[in-house]
Amino acid sequence: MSNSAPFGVLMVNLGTPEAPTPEAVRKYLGEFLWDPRVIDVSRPVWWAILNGFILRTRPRKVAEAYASIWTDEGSPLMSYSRKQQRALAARLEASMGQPIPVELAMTYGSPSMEEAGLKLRKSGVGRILVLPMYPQFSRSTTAAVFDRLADALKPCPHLPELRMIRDFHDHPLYIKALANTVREHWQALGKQGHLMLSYHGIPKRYATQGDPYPTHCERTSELVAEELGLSSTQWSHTYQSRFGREEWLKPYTDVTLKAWGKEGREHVDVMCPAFSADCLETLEEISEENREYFKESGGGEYHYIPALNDRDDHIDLLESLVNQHTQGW
Ligand SMILES: C=CC1=C(C)c2cc3[nH]c(cc4nc(cc5[nH]c(cc1n2)c(C)c5CCC(=O)O)C(CCC(=O)O)=C4C)c(C)c3C=C
Ligand SMILES: [Fe+2]
Ligand SMILES: [Fe+2]
Repeated sequence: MSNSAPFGVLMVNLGTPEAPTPEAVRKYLGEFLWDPRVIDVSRPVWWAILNGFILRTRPRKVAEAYASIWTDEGSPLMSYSRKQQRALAARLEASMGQPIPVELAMTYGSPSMEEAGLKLRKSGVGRILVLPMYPQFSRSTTAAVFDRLADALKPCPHLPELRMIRDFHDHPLYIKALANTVREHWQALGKQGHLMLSYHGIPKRYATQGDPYPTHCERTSELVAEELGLSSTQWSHTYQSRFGREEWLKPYTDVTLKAWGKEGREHVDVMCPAFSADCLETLEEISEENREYFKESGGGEYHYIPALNDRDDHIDLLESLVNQHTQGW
């Protein structure tokens, strides 16, 4: 008889550079942008563009952006992910009456799926619940987790029993945590701005080919607005973080904020529901870069509302997802 836990949890997020330097960013982007789930251009063509152009120019600029958000604890994405991992493990231990291993892996970089998987194997669990930290499904994120995990398992002579959470874009506790965050922001401010819900974009073509991401994002927005009792004029839905020249999901966040600035809008509050942890794309792109676009074009007050990070109500959601998806284990 083994006394190991009934299952382990593999929490996965995207990955982030080891340091805010051009070298570390080059290594990170090289791995991330080579994944065909993220960029599907034919390999020889993409190899030439990536190595001949992108990895020669982008890392310097992006390293500066990382340097502006780097903390004593390192990259915010990594430090928040570690906090989420510890908080979820503590919650599960309290509710299950025994330690449940929760390991963190990153799709790109470190800790790798292999490292996290090895730790779970050492803890003796034969069942693993995979928890990609992406509320909305996309081939470029969730499906990439699946691929990388399958790759990591290729050398294994035997497999653990596996379940994977595909998405939780409409989970009541997710919607509640987002709405609580907005309400707290408005209470602290003593007033309410126009709520912009800005999601990481994807190429429009991916959605046309069947990626449900925009449908999931739209549903999340509608549910948050409903939970907050907002009328259609009090909130907007946009997409940020474009990469490359092809058309991405619209409306674009930056274009929208510039137009709103020109119109002289007085107050906008931006939240990014697709990011379960604050990272470069929220702390630099939204809280710094886009704030300037809005202000410089004539806009008034601008606030960035933080991601769910390690809020208690976010951990409530993660605990509930684990309970729901480990039924019968
Ligand atoms: C074709 C390129 C990209 C797609 C598609 C894409 C989808 C996508 N990404 C996230 C979450 C994150 N992306 C982050 C950074 C980031 N994303 C891309 C490109 C694509 N993302 C790049 C090139 C970068 C790096 C920064 C840059 O060079 O501009 C991050 C932040 C990581 C960090 O270290 O803080 C996250 C998180 C989602 C959710 C998504 C599709 C749904
Ligand atoms: Fe991205
Ligand atoms: Fe960005």
